[in-house]
Amino acid sequence: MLYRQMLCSSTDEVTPGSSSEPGPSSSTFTSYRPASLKYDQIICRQQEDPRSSSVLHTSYGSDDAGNSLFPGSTAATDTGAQTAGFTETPPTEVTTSSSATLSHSASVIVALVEGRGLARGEIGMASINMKCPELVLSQFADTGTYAKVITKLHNLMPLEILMPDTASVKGQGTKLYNLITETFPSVTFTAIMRKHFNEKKGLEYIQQLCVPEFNTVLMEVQTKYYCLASGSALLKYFEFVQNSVYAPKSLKVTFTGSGETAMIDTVSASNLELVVNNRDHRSDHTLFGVLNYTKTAGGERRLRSNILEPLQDVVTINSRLDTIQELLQNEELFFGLKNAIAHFLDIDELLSALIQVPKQETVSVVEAKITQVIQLKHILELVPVLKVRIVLLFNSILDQIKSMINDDASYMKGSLNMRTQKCYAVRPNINEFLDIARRAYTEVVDDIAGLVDRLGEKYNLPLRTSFSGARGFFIQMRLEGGALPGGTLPEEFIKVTKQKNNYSFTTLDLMKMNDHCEEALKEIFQMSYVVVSRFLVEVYEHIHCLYKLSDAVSMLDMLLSLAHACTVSEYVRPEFTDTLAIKQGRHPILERISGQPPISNNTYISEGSNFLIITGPNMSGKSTYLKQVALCQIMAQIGSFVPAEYASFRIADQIFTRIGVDDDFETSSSTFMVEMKEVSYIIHNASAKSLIIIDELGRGTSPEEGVGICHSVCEFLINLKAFTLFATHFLELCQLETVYPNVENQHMQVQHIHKDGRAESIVYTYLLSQGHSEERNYGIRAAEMTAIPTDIIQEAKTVGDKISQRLWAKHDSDSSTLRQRAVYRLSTRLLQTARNSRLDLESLRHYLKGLKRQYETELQNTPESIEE
Ligand SMILES: Nc1ncnc2c1ncn2[C@@H]1O[C@H](COP(=O)(O)OP(=O)(O)OP(=O)(O)O)[C@@H](O)[C@H]1O
Repeated sequence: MLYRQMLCSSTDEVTPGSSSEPGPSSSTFTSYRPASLKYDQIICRQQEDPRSSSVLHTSYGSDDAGNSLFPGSTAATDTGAQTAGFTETPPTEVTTSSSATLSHSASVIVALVEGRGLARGEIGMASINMKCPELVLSQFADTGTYAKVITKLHNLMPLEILMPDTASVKGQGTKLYNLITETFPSVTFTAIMRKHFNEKKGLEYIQQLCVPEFNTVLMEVQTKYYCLASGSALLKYFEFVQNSVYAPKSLKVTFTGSGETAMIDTVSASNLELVVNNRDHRSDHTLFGVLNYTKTAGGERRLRSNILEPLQDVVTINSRLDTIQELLQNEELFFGLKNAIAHFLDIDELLSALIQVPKQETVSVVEAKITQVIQLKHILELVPVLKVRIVLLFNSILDQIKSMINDDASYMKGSLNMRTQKCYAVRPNINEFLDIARRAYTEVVDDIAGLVDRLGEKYNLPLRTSFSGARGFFIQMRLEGGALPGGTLPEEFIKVTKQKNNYSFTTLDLMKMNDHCEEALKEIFQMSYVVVSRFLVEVYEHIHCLYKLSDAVSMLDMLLSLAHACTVSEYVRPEFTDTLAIKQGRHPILERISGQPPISNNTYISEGSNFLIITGPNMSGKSTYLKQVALCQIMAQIGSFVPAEYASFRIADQIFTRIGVDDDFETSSSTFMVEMKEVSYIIHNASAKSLIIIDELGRGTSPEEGVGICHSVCEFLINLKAFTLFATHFLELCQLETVYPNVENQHMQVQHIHKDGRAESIVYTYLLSQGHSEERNYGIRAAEMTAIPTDIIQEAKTVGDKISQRLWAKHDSDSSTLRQRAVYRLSTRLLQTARNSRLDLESLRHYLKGLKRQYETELQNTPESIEE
């Protein structure tokens, strides 16, 4: 477990425009900091170190005299800071250590807080993706297993998780803290002082940072204390690690309540291989891999998060489907947009950088800001190609950019190209000193070219000027013959490197000229930055347009990707009704793996027939079929077409899967314990609107107990009215069909090839048929095909038959089971009667008495009777 021992402390409080702020002195562009929010202490303690109670400081948190700014502690302890791996450096250095673990995908910081006392289980969560400027808040009630929190964290793939220090004291951490650190061992965990989880400050932050167009979020969150508290801690910490603050009114803030998306727990997402293939993590044999033809990072992120959290809102899903349909019907539009979208840079990442106001103006910060404005121009120039409706909104920003930035300044690959673009980005005649500095730079570059020409002539060598980000200008020479004329290079050529026939070197004069270039460039960038900064203040006023653009591009990219998937395979537009009906559905990932359509199957699940029991021998295709139904449901709920000839779905609020797993060594749970935990999770969380997939429950214990457990779980789910597909090898369960009208048996057909009266091989058809499998003893049949002696096989058959008969006889005479069934039948009939009849009260009472008599007769073996 990696704990970061870190301490960030206060700098002087700075209000906008204050000169003590280490920001651009040119006033209009000053760091923003809400007046009431002191940038004070955030303490992270090293949990594993008992000395952690003595708070450790870097000098960044100290005043000039070296005294700590932390209450109750003395000066910074160098030894402590060094022990923790921190030297006396400003927070930028801390960021670097954090970003060392920053992979392409992990760039989210999450803050979490849980209610205390009676509010335990109430979770507040706030997250920011460092590549996407959106503060996402959520608050929800979770169960004792914290499945929702864990699922949300899995979906976010956090780089770092922040929790209050009071919840994360080593050895006495809360259940949630222990669970999180166990579940995400490779994610950096940081404890933050509880007082920074402050809902009042959170609200102030949001009021001051939120883009006015997204202000409705304030109404949603103002009484949600826990999400506000985590928002407050997160923003404070984020400013600290980034060494920059968000510009006022520049941040998109959203609240995601429960109910907007369908919940898919982590185990189910893994079982279904939604975004990660279980055998090979790099493989694209996942649902994401099947659907991902996105061209932008934003589109890819959007597709991934949609797959993990599909929508529940039919109107939105249908409007996505309409767009896909239009794209499929209009080939020119499809290819035109696909081509246009490919040129977009990552708008989210750009926006994220744009709205952060650095607290220090280092050369790299200044350079980065100029690059960002050039990138913004590049993106905005592409907007008209997309024909997006919001195009007008961008004209004013683009006009402003164009009045400041040269028309031909554009985003280019190559360090020299981009350096030149940045150098000449700002139009001439805006700042005369800038123009002079640029002339000086141009002269030095010309002098460099002249120097290299002169050296070439002097030594009669084919020299040319080259540039690299690391070396600056240097000289290159390619000798075709390989041998140097005269055997060696002239002495004035220094820092020589050779690769095959290519020589690279420099001279003292050239190095001096490089230094002049750098000096001139620094000046140019500083002056350009002042102009760019003034412009950025204007951009913040229209920032909502950029959010809309980012939203539009990533959404369009995702829909183009989904449309693309339909051109690769035969997909159909799904409908949304109260029935799950799929005609000739196929497994989308299996189709991708095998490169040809797998055997297709029909599915029909409705309220009156909501529980399918699927039987069939091993390898007959049960699991594949179950997963196929869940995957099609998810595809439909993200607004994708599905692999079928016809498809109709009932919107699912949650999708659960329990599919046979092996022992979990990590948590030292046995197969049985793992499956019981998973089933218990389903039982506690599923609703009548859920889709549940259960495969081979009860295999981790004795057959007798296995059947018993399966039976009671089935009866619970049958009563729940969720749509359930239940695959099993326990044929005894098929009897449920005779008891419950809403249960249906189906099985995977197989054919047997016999030779000399002995079963020789089995042919899997992968076709689903009505009724239960007749394939009894197929384990024994499989054994028959091996070299196991016949008398052992015969004995196995006899014992198997006896056990099976005894099991069912016992189950059939069990009084509580009989009573349960009778109650179910009674309640179903009552429900139907209530729905259909127009009986008056007296007649209804009469009818009920009749029913009671009928069931009392039926239940003569049971001790209790049903009350009226
Ligand atoms: N519809 C299909 N079309 C083509 N091949 C299929 C189909 N369904 C399954 N298969 C193939 O059969 C193999 C076994 O399928 P699956 O694992 O679903 O069987 P199963 O009945 O669940 O087996 P077990 O009971 O042993 O778990 C799959 O790996 C796949 O290659």
